[in-house]
Amino acid sequence: MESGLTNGVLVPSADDKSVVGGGGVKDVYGEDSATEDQLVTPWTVSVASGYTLLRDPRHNKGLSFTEKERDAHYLRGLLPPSVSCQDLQEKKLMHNLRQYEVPLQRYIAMMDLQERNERLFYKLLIDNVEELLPVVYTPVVGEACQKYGSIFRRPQGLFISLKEKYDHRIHMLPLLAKIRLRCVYTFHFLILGKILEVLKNWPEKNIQVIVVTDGERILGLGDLGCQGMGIPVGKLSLYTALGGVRPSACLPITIDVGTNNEKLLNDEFYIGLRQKRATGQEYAELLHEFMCAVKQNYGEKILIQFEDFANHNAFELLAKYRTTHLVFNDDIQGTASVVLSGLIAALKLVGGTLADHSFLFLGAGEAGTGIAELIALEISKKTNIPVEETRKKIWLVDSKGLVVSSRKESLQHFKQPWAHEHEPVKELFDAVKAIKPSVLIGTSGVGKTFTKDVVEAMASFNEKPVIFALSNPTSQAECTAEQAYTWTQGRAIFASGSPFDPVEYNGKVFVPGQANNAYIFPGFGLGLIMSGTIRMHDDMLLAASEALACQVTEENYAKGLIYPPLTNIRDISARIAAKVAAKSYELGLASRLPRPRDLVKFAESCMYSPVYRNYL
Ligand SMILES: NC(=O)C1=CN([C@@H]2O[C@H](COP(=O)(O)OP(=O)(O)OC[C@H]3O[C@@H](n4cnc5c(N)ncnc54)[C@H](OP(=O)(O)O)[C@@H]3O)[C@@H](O)[C@H]2O)C=CC1
Ligand SMILES: CC(=O)C(=O)O
Ligand SMILES: [Mg+2]
Repeated sequence: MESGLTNGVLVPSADDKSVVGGGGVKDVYGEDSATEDQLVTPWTVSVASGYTLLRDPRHNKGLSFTEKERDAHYLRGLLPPSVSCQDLQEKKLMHNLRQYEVPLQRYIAMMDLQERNERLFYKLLIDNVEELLPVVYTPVVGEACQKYGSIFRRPQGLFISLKEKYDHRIHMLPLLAKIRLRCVYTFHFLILGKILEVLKNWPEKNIQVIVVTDGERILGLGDLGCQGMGIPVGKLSLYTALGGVRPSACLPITIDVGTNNEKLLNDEFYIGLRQKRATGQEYAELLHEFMCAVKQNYGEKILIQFEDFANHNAFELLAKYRTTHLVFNDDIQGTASVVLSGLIAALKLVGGTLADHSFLFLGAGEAGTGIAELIALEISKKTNIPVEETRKKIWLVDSKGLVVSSRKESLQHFKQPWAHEHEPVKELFDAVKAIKPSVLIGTSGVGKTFTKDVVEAMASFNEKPVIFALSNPTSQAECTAEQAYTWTQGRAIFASGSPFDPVEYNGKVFVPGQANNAYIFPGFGLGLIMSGTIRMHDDMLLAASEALACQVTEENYAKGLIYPPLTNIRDISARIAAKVAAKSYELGLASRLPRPRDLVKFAESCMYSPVYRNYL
């Protein structure tokens, strides 16, 4: 029962007072549309009514359809007589969620809700962010990805596999013979595959942000192949809940090039291609076809966020596409920005400037070298010392030991700037004793690697050692909050990638911060989108770090917190968005003109509100 113009079209009422929490620039769908370039003409709108309406998650309100709406939209008898408000629905669902003892059951219940009633899903997530973030995001999303095949119900994003790749064995030869072309790999040939068609199969057209993974490095859990889809889905739900980007503008994508995970290849419930990962030219061609098709379909300003690619592809993809596309690697750049922010804030507690500190990382991959580079850049900007010099106070340990100059020849390119003069050191503990860092950062993906010896050594030469255990999910954290506080007698400034509960030590309660890129990417992305930014610049990451660090209050510091509470995340995101957009305008990279005068207010006005609309 689809309705057209004459049959129960859902149009939100003009005097809809229910819109709260920013938002309010509405289009005919009842969506916040301030970030859209063009509004859809009203007469093209056709929305379901009756039974189909109840199955349409974007518009379904369940028992909250009023008597009048039930009459107007053919819902009589399809619902029980009771009418409840959205707040009561939220109360009931939170009560139900809390009954589940198994975290994965909560995840499944949340995904079911998202597929049933999108606005209610986001209302729950926004109003209960501290309780529900660990469910839809790390740590539970990690387990969900591991079991994604078993719990798979309905697709929540696009799957693009090698099957959709342009196959030049089939297409290219006759074509080449016909037009006698020698040049094979041109842009035009590569976009003749099916990826563009696949993108067109997605029901939403006005996409503003894509989060894409190839599933090879899912959190610290390794290669989960096609089942990595939980990550783009989770990240995009945060784009909406934390950053206010409307859900219809978000597109999760998983690129399936196979998996090297034997367990999954032998799992009868595995949902991806059953083959080893494609690499080299085959991989590069698929990715190139994807990148070209995305730009062709959505235009220059589509934001593409790379997520959880393995480092041997991640750095190359970012370098290759940063000049032609609006790309952002969350693991390299978003993580760098959130950690730099935590360090800037931590200076209030530990004293000195960033340049006065020395840094040691366990893990020299995307997160480790990404953070290291942004710290070096920030110190360089603040001191006018060249970045080649500022890098010298930053040291990294990888699986083979301290990154030092004698290893330079065999190091991957992203580690080479960090290969300082030093004798080889194999173990982290020995590296800590040799370098005596004031800041220790874990980005190894390996749990329990900050042992008692390591943490005690940090406490022996620092009054307030800064210790970040960033690896996700919780099982991979380098140490727990309790260990960090106990082994340093309550002196550590601690933050972790996945959340830990507050810890009581010697009668004092310590609240660990969550150093997770979720603080940055939603506001960062909103800033890019609302300003119509066409290319990313590292100065925008620095602007985001400072915007976040500014939000930490004296009250937060008193509890040992170096990040503001997540309960205020939408306000925080609006401020991050404003600073990122301001930097973009300053650098001449913003295309939305004229520049709005008050960027914070503008950011707030762009934010999606999950409150129900009246359809009368
Ligand atoms: N909190 C947050 O916001 C974020 C957290 N992360 C987390 O960080 C972790 C790493 O991610 P990412 O940097 O992308 O991964 P990478 O695979 O790029 O890097 C991992 C690094 O850790 C090193 N390593 C692995 N095992 C050991 C070991 N036993 N001892 C010392 N070093 C080791 C690797 O060494 P080698 O190079 O020799 O193989 C590599 O340098 C993940 O758990 C991820 O979830 C990532 C992004 C954001
Ligand atoms: C948080 C994140 O992006 C990661 O662990 O990969
Ligand atoms: Mg990630």
